[in-house]
Amino acid sequence: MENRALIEVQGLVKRFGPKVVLRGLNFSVLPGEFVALLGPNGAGKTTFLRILASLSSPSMGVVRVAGYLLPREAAAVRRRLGVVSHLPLLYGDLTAEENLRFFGKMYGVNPLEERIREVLRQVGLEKRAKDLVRTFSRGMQQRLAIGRAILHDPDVLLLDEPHTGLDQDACEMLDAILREESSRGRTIVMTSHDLARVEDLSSRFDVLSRGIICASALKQDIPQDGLLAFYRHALGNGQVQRGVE
Ligand SMILES: Nc1ncnc2c1ncn2[C@@H]1O[C@H](COP(=O)(O)OP(=O)(O)OP(=O)(O)O)[C@@H](O)[C@H]1O
Repeated sequence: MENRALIEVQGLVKRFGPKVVLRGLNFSVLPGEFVALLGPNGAGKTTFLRILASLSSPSMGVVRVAGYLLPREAAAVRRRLGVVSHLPLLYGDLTAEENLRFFGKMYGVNPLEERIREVLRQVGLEKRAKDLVRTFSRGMQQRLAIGRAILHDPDVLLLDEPHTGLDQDACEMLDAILREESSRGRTIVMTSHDLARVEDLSSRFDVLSRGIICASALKQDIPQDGLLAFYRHALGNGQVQRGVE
């Protein structure tokens, strides 16, 4: 039971009208893995993550998160997931702690005030707890978005290009939080365009191309600084995503 996959996807197809974006994709994540989901622009990474997050429905295939079937058991899945996109999606006119309180009540977090303090400390915002979120820098907002995503202690954290639009310092702070979450055993799936960054952070690298996961490797199976070569080989046609190289 313990080593059962937290995410299991078989034969996932996603169509938008006549356009087929995912073509029978298979994917499985074990508890504690930190998977970097790579792929060229438009490959379908966001589409795939949205399906895992129960924000979009599969056209075909089996998708299970934490043992629950999507889309049928979406409410149960949402309780076991934390989701962060490149947009923080916070309330600017609420303070940091008010934002967390709002989401914590929605998820029935208990004891809530203690957990809010703990999370604010973890994301380095305890001194800004009572400040309005609209006064925060982009990096601080993104850290609070991660705080919101982990508030209810989810089994799985899904992140869609969380570093987008952040400066170097903000990226490094975000990485420190992700590293800590991962070392605590949180299962993480993150899309990224930044190979150098995920090479350091992740324990596994999956490449989505032509509608399927066309390559997957554990960190220990990739030589040091070898991720770009693995990625290019996975794409197999010299196609390399924007921002890489
Ligand atoms: N709601 C939609 N309706 C129609 N087409 C869509 C919709 N959402 C996504 N697509 C198409 O699906 C394809 C995959 O898009 P998606 O955003 O998932 O790719 P991505 O790998 O996340 O790209 P990027 O790396 O640029 O963010 C694109 O061709 C996109 O135009």
